[in-house]
Amino acid sequence: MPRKMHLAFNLSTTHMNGRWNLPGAWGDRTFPDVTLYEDVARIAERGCLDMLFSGDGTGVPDTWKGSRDDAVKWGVYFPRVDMNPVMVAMSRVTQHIGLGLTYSTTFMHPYYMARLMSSLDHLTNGRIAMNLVTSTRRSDAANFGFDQLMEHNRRYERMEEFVAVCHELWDATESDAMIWDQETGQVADPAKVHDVRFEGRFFKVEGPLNTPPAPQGRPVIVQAGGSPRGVQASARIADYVFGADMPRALQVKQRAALDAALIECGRDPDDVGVLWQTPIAVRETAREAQAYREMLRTSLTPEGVAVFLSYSDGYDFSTLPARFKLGELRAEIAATNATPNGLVHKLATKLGADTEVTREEFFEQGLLIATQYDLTVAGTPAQVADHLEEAFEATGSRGGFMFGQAIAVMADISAVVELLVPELQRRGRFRTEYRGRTLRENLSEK
Ligand SMILES: Cc1cc2nc3c(=O)[nH]c(=O)nc-3n(C[C@H](O)[C@H](O)[C@H](O)COP(=O)(O)O)c2cc1C
Repeated sequence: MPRKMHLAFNLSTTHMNGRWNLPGAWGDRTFPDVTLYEDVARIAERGCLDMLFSGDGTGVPDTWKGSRDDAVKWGVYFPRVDMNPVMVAMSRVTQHIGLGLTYSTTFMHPYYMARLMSSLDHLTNGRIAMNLVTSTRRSDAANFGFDQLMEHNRRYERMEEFVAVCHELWDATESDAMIWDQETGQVADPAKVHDVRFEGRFFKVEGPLNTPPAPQGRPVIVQAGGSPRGVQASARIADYVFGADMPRALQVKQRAALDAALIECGRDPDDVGVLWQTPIAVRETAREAQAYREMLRTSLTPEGVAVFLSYSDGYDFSTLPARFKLGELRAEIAATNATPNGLVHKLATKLGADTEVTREEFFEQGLLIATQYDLTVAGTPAQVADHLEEAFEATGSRGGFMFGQAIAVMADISAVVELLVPELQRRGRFRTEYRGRTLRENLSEK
């Protein structure tokens, strides 16, 4: 029997970055109409997908020209809502599918987050995952009172301590502590609710949590760091990992680095799957799929592309000289503490660090990266399934894929469930029913 894949669907930018008004996207509805999310959840569960996921960031992009106007005008990473109530709404119309939320360990407090996740785990009957991010953007930091981004590695140290606090809080109440005895009126057993007195470098927290023990015990923790320090943090704290959409050779390299880091932590690499972000355009014919993918080329205005690129890398690209070397620009960006793995890094990897480009060439290439045109896998169900099987095997057959960013959300979720999932099921690569009770159980099914 071939190893089965796990599949997630990314809802982060369905209404932003030029995608909301493509045919098959939001139609007559506008963000944040909860009925669209409910419809997506029902369809996704019909396809037995593991998880619906949403990323997050709180800042309005203002790196391009030092202004937020083009971001607001063209809807680039704007507007957003906190997706936690939306996840609850999706959980009310489904029974099995997992729901992944994103929060920043650089800005949030672990007591609040541990309590929120425990509460959501109850409301969803054990289906919640939290994607922890360190936040790479200045405007997010400014929302929380920071003049500049905390240093990159220090953010990951804080993340690791943040998770240690959450673990202590989640574990402090034993799973059978609640009694709810109708006769005596006793609610819980005090002997099973333990002290927490955490004192670390970043946090001082006295517990315990006042929530009842959550169905999953500890909600599933996901992490998506792509730098060497980010991968190390994944090995230390993540149950599951999100991997970036990047050329396969880089994914193979990241999987090897993660495996080595997991072994160093005394963990079994087989226990930690990676869901590789994979943008797809799947249609019944290859010609239709290609035409669908072509929509990406004109989905964002030039200003929208510039906002996207500047925000993502934390660098105002309106200040670029007429010609420059990609490697030099990459070094300048890394020095700002955003991430050493941003879009210019991707471009330098693709075209060579010593390559000199003009401003115009930079924005042309940037469009292909910003819209994900470059890495979007377009084809028939069989062609896309071939691609996924090859990628799955090359990266060690543990985990699977997260489809996204969606091009047009309703059209994409339907295509995944109606065209791609049946093809993967025929090949014995994907489940035909949910077996586990919780998201953690469904994700760990080998
Ligand atoms: C699939 C995926 C989803 C991500 N979602 C978010 C997100 O919602 N918010 C965010 O600030 N960063 C997000 N990131 C960025 C990562 O958390 C991380 O910062 C990035 O990969 C750079 O790696 P580094 O932090 O190790 O330098 C995501 C990355 C990937 C691959």
